[in-house]
Amino acid sequence: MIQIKHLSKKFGALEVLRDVSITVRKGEVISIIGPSGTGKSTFLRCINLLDRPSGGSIVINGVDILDPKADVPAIRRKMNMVFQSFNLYQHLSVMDNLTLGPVKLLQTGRQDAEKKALELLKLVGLAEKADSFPDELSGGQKQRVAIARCLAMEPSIILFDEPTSALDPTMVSEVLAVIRRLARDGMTMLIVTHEMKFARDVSSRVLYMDEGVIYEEGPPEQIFDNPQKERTKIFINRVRSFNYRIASPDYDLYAMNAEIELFCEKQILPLKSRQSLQLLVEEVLQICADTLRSTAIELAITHSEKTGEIKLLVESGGAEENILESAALPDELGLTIIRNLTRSIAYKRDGGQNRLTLILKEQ
Ligand SMILES: Nc1ncnc2c1ncn2[C@@H]1O[C@H](COP(=O)(O)OP(=O)(O)OP(=O)(O)O)[C@@H](O)[C@H]1O
Repeated sequence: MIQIKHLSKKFGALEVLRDVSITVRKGEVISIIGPSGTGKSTFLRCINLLDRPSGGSIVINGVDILDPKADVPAIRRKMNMVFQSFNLYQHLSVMDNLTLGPVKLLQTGRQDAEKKALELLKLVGLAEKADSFPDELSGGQKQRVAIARCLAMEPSIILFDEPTSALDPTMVSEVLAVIRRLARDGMTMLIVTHEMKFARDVSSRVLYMDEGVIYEEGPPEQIFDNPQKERTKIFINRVRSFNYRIASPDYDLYAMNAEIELFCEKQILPLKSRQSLQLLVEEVLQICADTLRSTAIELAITHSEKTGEIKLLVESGGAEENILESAALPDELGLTIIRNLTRSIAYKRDGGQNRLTLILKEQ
């Protein structure tokens, strides 16, 4: 369906895409993941010519779209894009946002366009909002309207550029649910996303982009559970774990909790697990207050998607000491809470570090 060969893109001296080659088949759902600034969005924008590639070729259904004679507006219609920032027309109602393209560009009759628009609004769960204006909708609703508007143009492929990045975390799942539904219906999609769990569930193939190339690609099981190449391994480990360094007893508890919260949201952990995890971290740090006067503490939280296990690793330097068995514990209550929250607690002295591993009880 799409054959991309040796695609490159420069912005002045900045070489964002170096040599990207890939074939996309009909019905494939491809997630594009990777560190920030590695050219994922630029890649999508080059495919639908919002950015003009500097080199290489893009052939869609046999048509070379970089040929100066190519009908760019027609190509774009077949490859509609959903943006992070929705890009709805603020002065038009939801219905008019959906019918504008089909009436003006596809020459669909207004009645037919409205009938189709209503069907699509039903599909994304927003039929009752047909007469509303974008600023009367939540972020999640706006993005679902944007998806319906994209579908109204009857694209053969949809390009999603971080469709949930601008959303309040509570609204992410309603948008992802709509994209999942499209995947089930066989829509061909390329999705740039930071939602790893979603990428894993919905994709038939995952591209890991780094430094302007497709560094590794494969089925989601390979990329997420068994990445083959070094940079992919580092990236996957980093998104899977939360790391936080605390250097003084006066650390910013609120900032730390906000980061833990963000990690939990990305991992889609249930509320109960989040609360238990935060309580566990707080209680452990309370007990560590003395240790923090003389040495820094590194926290690492990991969540295994396979087993659901949530692990907290507390690492500190200084003399050999299992802080949970220290004679100078501030109070027994904290320790009791920690024991109640965990399934196992293990201490190990390793490479001059004190390592305490706590595994949260299943909630
Ligand atoms: N129009 C532009 N002019 C100049 N530089 C640009 C332009 N668009 C993107 N870039 C640069 O190209 C690089 C890649 O940007 P891009 O948005 O494609 O990355 P990304 O992988 O999608 O990142 P993120 O995940 O943070 O969105 C960045 O360094 C960015 O600043």
